[in-house]
Amino acid sequence: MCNSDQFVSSIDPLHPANLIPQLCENMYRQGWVTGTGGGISIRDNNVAYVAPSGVQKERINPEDMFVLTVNDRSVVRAPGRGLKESACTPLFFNAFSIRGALSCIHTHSQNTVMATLLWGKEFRISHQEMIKGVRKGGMSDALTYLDTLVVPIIENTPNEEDLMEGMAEAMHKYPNAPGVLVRRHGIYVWGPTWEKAKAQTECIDYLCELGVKMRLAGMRTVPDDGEAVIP
Ligand SMILES: CSCCC(=O)C(=O)COP(=O)(O)O
Ligand SMILES: [Zn+2]
Repeated sequence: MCNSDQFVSSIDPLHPANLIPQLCENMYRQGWVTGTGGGISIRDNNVAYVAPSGVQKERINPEDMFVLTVNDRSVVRAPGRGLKESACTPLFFNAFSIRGALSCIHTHSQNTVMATLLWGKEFRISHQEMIKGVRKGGMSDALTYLDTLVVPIIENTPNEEDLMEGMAEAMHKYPNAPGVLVRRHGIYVWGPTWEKAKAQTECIDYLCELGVKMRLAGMRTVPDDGEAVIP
């Protein structure tokens, strides 16, 4: 075993190299990472784990993982075989550097894509219990039932990595947003742990699905000023 393979050889099921394949398989079953796109990155101190680009994310193994330094994204461990690290890597690193997140998830869920087709610059929803599963900025206090969830929507680019700047800009403009939607593409959501990133992605996906259904039924997801909320 070469030295750098120690990064991906652990019997601990919670080690990032073991967790990422398992979480990607779960996300595939949800329709979030089909057709090879999307995935999750987990940071472990000064390194981060990411999957290869363009591979079937439901079939990856610990030895397929890339390990990169957090400060300059240099590769300290690669699987070889001509693979490249996920094109989502610079976007995952936005979450690490701008928010101090330890995990970031990218999905191509149709619920999020539909939300970007029905809303303009931001997706907004209030008066829903699942809002309580989301944290301010994805990282600190949980939102309350009385808060409005606001997720910015940025325009897609032909190459995934070129989303980096737009995503960073949106994160600075919306410091309370727990994620960034990408029009006709999907969403990035992060958290202080992989568990919280996963749970928040599930809550936001649920809220996007519900919001889309409400809008298609002619209902508002946020009441106008002065309008009573249906109890
Ligand atoms: C059909 S996937 C298109 C590229 C994309 O959106 C993406 O998320 C790429 O992720 P990868 O990890 O395969 O580089
Ligand atoms: Zn993508």
